[in-house]
Amino acid sequence: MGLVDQLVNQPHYTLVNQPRENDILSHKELFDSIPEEYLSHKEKYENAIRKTVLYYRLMQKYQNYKEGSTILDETRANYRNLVSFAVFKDYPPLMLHNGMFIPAIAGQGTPEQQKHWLKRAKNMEILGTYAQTELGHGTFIRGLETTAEYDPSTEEFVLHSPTLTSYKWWPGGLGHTVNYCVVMAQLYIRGRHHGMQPFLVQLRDEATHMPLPGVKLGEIGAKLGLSTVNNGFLAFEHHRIPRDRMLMKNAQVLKDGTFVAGPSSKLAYGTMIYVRVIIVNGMANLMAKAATIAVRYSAVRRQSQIKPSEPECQILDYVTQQHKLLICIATSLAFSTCARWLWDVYTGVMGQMESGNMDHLPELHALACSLKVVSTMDVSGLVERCRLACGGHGFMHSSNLPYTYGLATAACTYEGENTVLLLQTARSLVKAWQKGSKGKPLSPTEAYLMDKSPVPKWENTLDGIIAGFRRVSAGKVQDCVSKIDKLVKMGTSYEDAWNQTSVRLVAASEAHSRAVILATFRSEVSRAAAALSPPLSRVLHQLVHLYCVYWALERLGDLLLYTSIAERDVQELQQQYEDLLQKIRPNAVGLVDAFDLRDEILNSTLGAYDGRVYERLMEEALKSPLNAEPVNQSFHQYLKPFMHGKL
Ligand SMILES: CCCCC/C=C\C/C=C\C/C=C\CC/C=C/C(=O)SCCNC(=O)CCNC(=O)[C@H](O)C(C)(C)COP(=O)(O)OP(=O)(O)OC[C@H]1O[C@@H](n2cnc3c(N)ncnc32)[C@H](O)[C@@H]1OP(=O)(O)O
Ligand SMILES: Cc1cc2nc3c(=O)[nH]c(=O)nc-3n(C[C@H](O)[C@H](O)[C@H](O)COP(=O)(O)OP(=O)(O)OC[C@H]3O[C@@H](n4cnc5c(N)ncnc54)[C@H](O)[C@@H]3O)c2cc1C
Repeated sequence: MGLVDQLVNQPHYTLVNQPRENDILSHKELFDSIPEEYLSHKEKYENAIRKTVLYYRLMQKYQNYKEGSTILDETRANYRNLVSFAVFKDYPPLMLHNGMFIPAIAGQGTPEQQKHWLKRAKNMEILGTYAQTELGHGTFIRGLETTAEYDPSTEEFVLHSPTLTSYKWWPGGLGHTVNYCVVMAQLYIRGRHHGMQPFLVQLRDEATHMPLPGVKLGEIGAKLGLSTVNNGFLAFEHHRIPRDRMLMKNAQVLKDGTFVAGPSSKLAYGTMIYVRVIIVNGMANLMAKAATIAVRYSAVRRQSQIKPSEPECQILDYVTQQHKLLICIATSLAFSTCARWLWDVYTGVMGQMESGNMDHLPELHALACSLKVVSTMDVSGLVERCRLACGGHGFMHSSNLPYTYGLATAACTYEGENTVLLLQTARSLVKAWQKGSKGKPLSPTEAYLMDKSPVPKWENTLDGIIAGFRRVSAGKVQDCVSKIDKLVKMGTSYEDAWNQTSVRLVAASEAHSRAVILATFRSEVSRAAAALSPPLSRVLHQLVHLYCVYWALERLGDLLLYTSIAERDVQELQQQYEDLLQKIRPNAVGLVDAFDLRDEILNSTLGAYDGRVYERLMEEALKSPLNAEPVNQSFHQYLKPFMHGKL
């Protein structure tokens, strides 16, 4: 639940950490007796499976899904996301089961296929993942090598991995956990290629869990984070599956091998749009978690003096610390607000597509790409900032900031590597510019590109800043189009001209994203604030103001290039920013309390509600197996003989 929703729904802050009866988090067996950092790679996985089974059984009990509730609603269930933070510092091995396997069946399966497979998947009778990326390709989907050759004589598809680089590589849970998966493979019928299609493939025997004949499976090894997700590899050796295992909502293969194309080949990519939309909300949750930990710690930690005559102050009283952290609160709110807005756009477009209207899919794709990129890029950077703002204790795993960083930074790569997705949005912006230049109407989020009015006098207001970001984006897009046109006129191919302009295209795409985020954040908070008490409305507007001024100062170069902002405006903006830090400081702890993240979910020695930081750090330190004995055996085995010159 976003901060705005909490504030709207709870006129006063809930007493955080209030035990809620019948709550999954009251089951202590969900939690680790010793910190998982002290387990082996294999033990971590096995312990994660133990917790996964318990977690899902309890989740089913407490989150009994109303029959007919959509898969998408369930997967978005915020509570599950948040509680999973409590149980799994890193993501669970079944994250992809709910996150992609079920949505892929829901989005790509026929009604009959959904009826059969979703029931089994939702009841956890089968466990699945989504296998698209290969050892040799992740971004360039058209270059994926896994093949599915249709055999009309047996009405089967023959799945095959022709090369080492064609091995599926990365899918979560694939190594040892799941027994099914949705495999994206290049479809061939009688030697003719019919593009990338989704296939529901059984990988392991349901009774013995042994890999089926023709299926090679394993895990890909230790990673920066997500150590319990069991990312794996998969190869097929001419593995046969029945015809009805191709998910045929969009395209079909008839018994005789006739291929019936769907309304668009890109519908097969639909699961990726869905996950990108969900990731924005996931980033808001991660940001809320890190901000809560760092702000609370900054209220407890006293270090140095502002005045020599006074006692050591809370580090949150240093304006530099406020500069580091208050933007994190605003960022979580900005992305949870945009996530809700993007979800409404997504469900709207999905509804239109159900009735055959594909008109708004390109805009949705561009929005999903750009918001996934900016939310993951900003949050991974700000989570790292939260860690650094906590000094040495932020470097401890027990602070839970390093894990949180691992979760955030992974999302910069998965579900579409960030640079590649910004280029996708740039593709949409350039097309919109070319379309608008011919007088054709543009989509609502891109219409500002055609604002040909003279650059107005700069105003240090929210309207002025948002208008400024739109000017920057439109100006950058226009510059990209001009550069590409100029290169093409000089005889460069369009593709080479695009590549030579790609650094600017990425910057234009980010500028567009920021313009969309600022405008959406401001309008959504203004709408929600109407239902709030004046004090709450004031603090929310202060956060929106802080967010807009912060990014104006961060992107001054662009504003100086494309708007009429002058030096005195910049001085005034800087002063506005510092005034806002001072205004928000008294509410900083109250604001992170309003995220209402319980201690079990924060999983942090630094962020616990009671503020007993030092006692918790010591409690966690004593759990280290090394502290079980005063002298470790290595002294006698190695150090002592070494120090006596005998080794
Ligand atoms: C804490 C945060 C997490 C919270 C999570 C909570 C819940 C979620 C649960 C699970 C998720 C969590 C973890 C996920 C684990 C990771 C999974 C994965 O990574 S799955 C694999 C993801 N892989 C990718 O995203 C690949 C990226 N590459 C691409 O998308 C395409 O290859 C690319 C880059 C678009 C290029 O493809 P190409 O065929 O070359 O396309 P073109 O550029 O030529 O464009 C062709 C036209 O198609 C349009 N297009 C492209 N993609 C899409 C799409 N997805 N939908 C609709 N349309 C699309 C494109 O706009 C072009 O249109 P025009 O020709 O311009 O009209
Ligand atoms: C933690 C994690 C979990 C994952 N889970 C899954 C999963 O469950 N299922 C699944 O199928 N996949 C999964 N993936 C794989 C993920 O989708 C890919 O890693 C991602 O799509 C990027 O592809 P790649 O790794 O091949 O990188 P590449 O595409 O090779 O990118 C490498 C570099 O090349 C650049 N580059 C590539 N193409 C272009 C271009 N056209 N223009 C400009 N620059 C370009 C990129 O910007 C990047 O800098 C996961 C990845 C991670 C890290």
